Amino acid sequence: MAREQLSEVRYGWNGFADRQDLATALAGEIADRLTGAIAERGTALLAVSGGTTPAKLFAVLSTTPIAWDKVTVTLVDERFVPPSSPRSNAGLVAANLLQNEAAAARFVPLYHEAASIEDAATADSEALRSLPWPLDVVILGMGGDGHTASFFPDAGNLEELLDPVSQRIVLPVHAASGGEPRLTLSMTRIVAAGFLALHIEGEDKRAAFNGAMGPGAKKPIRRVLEAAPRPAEVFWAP
Ligand SMILES: O=C1O[C@H](COP(=O)(O)O)[C@@H](O)[C@H](O)[C@H]1O
Repeated sequence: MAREQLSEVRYGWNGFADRQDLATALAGEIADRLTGAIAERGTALLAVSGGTTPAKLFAVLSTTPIAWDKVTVTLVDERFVPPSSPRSNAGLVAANLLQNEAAAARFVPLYHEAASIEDAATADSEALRSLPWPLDVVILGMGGDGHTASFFPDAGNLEELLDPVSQRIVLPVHAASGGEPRLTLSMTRIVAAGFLALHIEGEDKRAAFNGAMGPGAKKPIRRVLEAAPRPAEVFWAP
């Protein structure tokens, strides 16, 4: 076995018969974690992913009774597009999560108009420094190529993004496979979360996940799960 495959990857597998059941269960878990954090420290910090997968989860979560006025929501990652773009993760969150009961939450975006993605990442790191770290809950997604957050396998600065002792909060990403430039939370901030979940749907994603956990070059999702001090929970439905 190749040397790089020797480290352990620990995670829990939560499989559901359908996507609505998954959304209900994961929303319940998120609600319990956020409510626990509010009871402990008066506030809670949640980071969610974008893309195509989380809309159903967001809809359920938005109607879940939580002290939303004590919750800060931010993004795991963002495309460098304004919220009006159909590619915007902030737009997805505004339309699907920050509705109903969850409209009372405070949202901290990653996208701001800036001369460059590097400037935007620097401004974000400053703006996010005052949040009540660590994150209580992080919900990751995953692409078929094994990327999670905006940790794309072809990102020029992948090692910097995955640096386990990075002091950075938000980093810029240039990756041809990611389309437009990206902003992403650093891996250190993600894996320090009290509860780290990976939400994936479909047989193709299950196969991609199993492939990433198997032998061969380590995909970003595997590197993140290996770096997490607490085992992540994977939520999957066909
Ligand atoms: O580009 C992104 O992709 C991943 C996965 O998205 P999906 O459409 O396959 O669900 C997502 O987790 C990430 O936040 C997003 O920026």
